[in-house]
Amino acid sequence: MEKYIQILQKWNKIHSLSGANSKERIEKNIQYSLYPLTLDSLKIKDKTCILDIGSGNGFPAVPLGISLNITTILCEPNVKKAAFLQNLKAELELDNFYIFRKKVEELSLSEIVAQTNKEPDLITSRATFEVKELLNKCIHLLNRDSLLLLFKGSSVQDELSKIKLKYEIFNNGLLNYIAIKGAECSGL
Ligand SMILES: C[S@@+](CC[C@H](N)C(=O)[O-])C[C@H]1O[C@@H](n2cnc3c(N)ncnc32)[C@H](O)[C@@H]1O
Repeated sequence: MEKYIQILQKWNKIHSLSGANSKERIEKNIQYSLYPLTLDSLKIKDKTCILDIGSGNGFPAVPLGISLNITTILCEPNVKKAAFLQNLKAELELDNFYIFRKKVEELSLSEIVAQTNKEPDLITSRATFEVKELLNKCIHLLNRDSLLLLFKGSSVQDELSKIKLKYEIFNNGLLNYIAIKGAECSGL
């Protein structure tokens, strides 16, 4: 993880990748990314393949993928950010990481399986779309056994009132983690 912090700081300096540039802020983002591992009911440690939507500078999937050491798919359409993620994969020799430089709505399950031999059973996303919009964009990538885990700020209630699905919400200070089972989404 130390090497990830160094590479992120280097790229932030040269390419202004994200606002989180100080070591303290990056470490906080790593903590927030790994917090769901403490939520036993989600059984994150049993997952075998993460798909992260809008990975940007790597949160939350890079810390999660490194910690869990499972197949980790990063979906990021921005050229500069995807290049950063490719560079990270090469420098840290993250052979279990796959980067798809495209929008999630253009990513298909068949191309994921063709490249990774896996179907994602954990789909994460942080600081991307409103819950309803995200669900619409990634519904084709969910299956009955997958879990959608969204990393949200404090004002998520408004977004949640727009969806008619069962969800669980886990609070951690100013952050909220929203868990939606794939089986709940079949009627969408
Ligand atoms: C605010 S950044 C969040 C980055 C990272 N998840 C984080 O929390 O630091 C949002 C990211 O979503 C990406 N993005 C925008 N539209 C997208 C789409 N249709 N599919 C996948 N990613 C998208 C952007 O390129 C950007 O990197």
